[in-house]
This record gives sequence, C-alpha cells and structure tokens, in this order.
Amino acid sequence: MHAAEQPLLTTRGLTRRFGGLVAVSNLDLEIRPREILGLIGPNGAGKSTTFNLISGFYKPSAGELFVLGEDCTGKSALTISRLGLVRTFQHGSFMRSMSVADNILLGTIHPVKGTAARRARVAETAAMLGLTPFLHDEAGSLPHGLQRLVSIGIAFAARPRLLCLDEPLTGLNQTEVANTLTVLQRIRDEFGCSVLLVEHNMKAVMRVCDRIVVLHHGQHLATGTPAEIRADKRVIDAYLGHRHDH
Ligand SMILES: Nc1ncnc2c1ncn2[C@@H]1O[C@H](COP(=O)(O)OP(=O)(O)OP(=O)(O)O)[C@@H](O)[C@H]1O
Repeated sequence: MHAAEQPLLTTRGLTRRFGGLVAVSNLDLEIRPREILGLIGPNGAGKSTTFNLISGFYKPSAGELFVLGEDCTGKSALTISRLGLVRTFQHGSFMRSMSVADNILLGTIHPVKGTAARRARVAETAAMLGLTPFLHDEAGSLPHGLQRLVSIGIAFAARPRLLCLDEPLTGLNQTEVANTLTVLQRIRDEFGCSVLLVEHNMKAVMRVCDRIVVLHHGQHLATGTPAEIRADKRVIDAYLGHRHDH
C-alpha cells in the first residue's frame, strides 16, 4: 500500500468495559488521510469513550489501536499525540485570562522549536481561524464561537495529521457553526489534516463530513457517506428518528 493511502488510524476489536458495562464493543474503525469523519450516535452510545480510547486517555480492555501503522495499543496520550493525533475537550480547553496569541502559543511548545518559528506558527494559525484581529484580546472575553476556535487553534497549532474534536459546535449559533465548519474544511483542504468530529448537530455533520460512523449501545451500527447514513433504516430507527439538533 502506498504510504499516502495508509489509514491514519485503525482500530480492531476495540473494547472498553467499565465494571459490567461494555461502553465500546469490538469496534473496527478506520480514519483515512484528508477526511472529515463524523462519529455519531445517541447519548451513551460510546462516542466519548471511543474518542478517549483512540487519543490514549483510556486504555482498551481488549482490541488494538494503530496510528500511522504503529501499534499504539495501551500507549500514553503523549506518545499518541507525538505521532500526530491531537484532541480537544468537550467544553473547550484554553486559558481564559491569557491572550489569544499566548493560548495558541501553548500549542506550539512541544512541536515547534525556537521563538521565531513559534511566533510564525501562531500568526499562521490565527489567520487560518480568522482570529488575527483578536490576537491580543483576553481569550475569555471573546464571544463563545471565537472561544471555541481558540481551543481548536491550540490543537491545530501542533499541525496534527488527525485533529479530534469533541462536540465543538455545542452552544454555537448558526453563523458560528457555519464559520467553524468552514475552518474544518480549510484544515482538511489546505493542510491535508483529517478531522474526527464527535457531534450531535446532525445538520452540520451531514454537511461537513466525508464519511460517518454510527455507534449504538457501544456497537458499530453503520459507516457511510452522509447520503448513505441518512437513508439507512437502522440509523433512522436508532438515532435519526429522534433528531438531536441541539
Ligand atoms: N468513566 C466511566 N465510568 C463508568 N461508566 C462510564 C464511564 N464513561 C462512560 N461510561 C458509560 O459508558 C457508556 C458510553 O458512554 P459515552 O460517554 O462514551 O457515550 P457518548 O456516546 O459519548 O454519550 P453522550 O452523547 O451523552 O456524550 C454510557 O453508558 C456511560 O454511562
């Protein structure tokens, strides 16, 4: 297989139990280069657990995880992030009292060497995200939608191969959602970065994702393009029939 075609991430039989509860069961997942992959499903389906497993925050009870072909089963979040998988957290992760520039700078500390190179990376990242006019503002003083972009900026400043976003659209208004989706498409198109999107906003997921994986009760229910998923009776019965457009 050509290196460019190698999946960025592969799981085989990935399983996580919490006591007697199987939160993720026997999951086979593949994330390809340059794709926006949506991970959806009803509350409690196992999305966050999957997200934590593939980013190394949880250890699997069984199964395997490969990042860029390297066996990362049971490896730490730091090891996995150094291979190019960077994540955000559900409620945003940034320093409210620091400037936007200093926040993005935090994301450059490990991956970028030297002050000048870091400053250049901050400027380029801010430009990508439309944050240049706000670089010197306190991050906590910005509107909600821009605060979310600061969180994404910190993660993207590392120029990951795979950016994993946990519900980045929750609480955003329509304009902010549209703006964030444009940013995700630019991250894919201009930087060749793949995006894993865990999100309940179905309209947005259907609009931006190349492929979608549906989980239900910790199990894989379906994988397909947005059109395939929308038409899948099992998905409609388990999830889309009870719309989750918040
Ligand atoms: N740390 C934990 N300890 C015990 N049970 C957990 C833990 N984390 C998740 N679970 C359980 O595992 C199942 C899957 O939860 P998970 O948070 O992965 O679902 P989700 O699809 O992300 O849900 P939501 O959309 O509500 O965020 C749920 O039954 C949940 O209660």
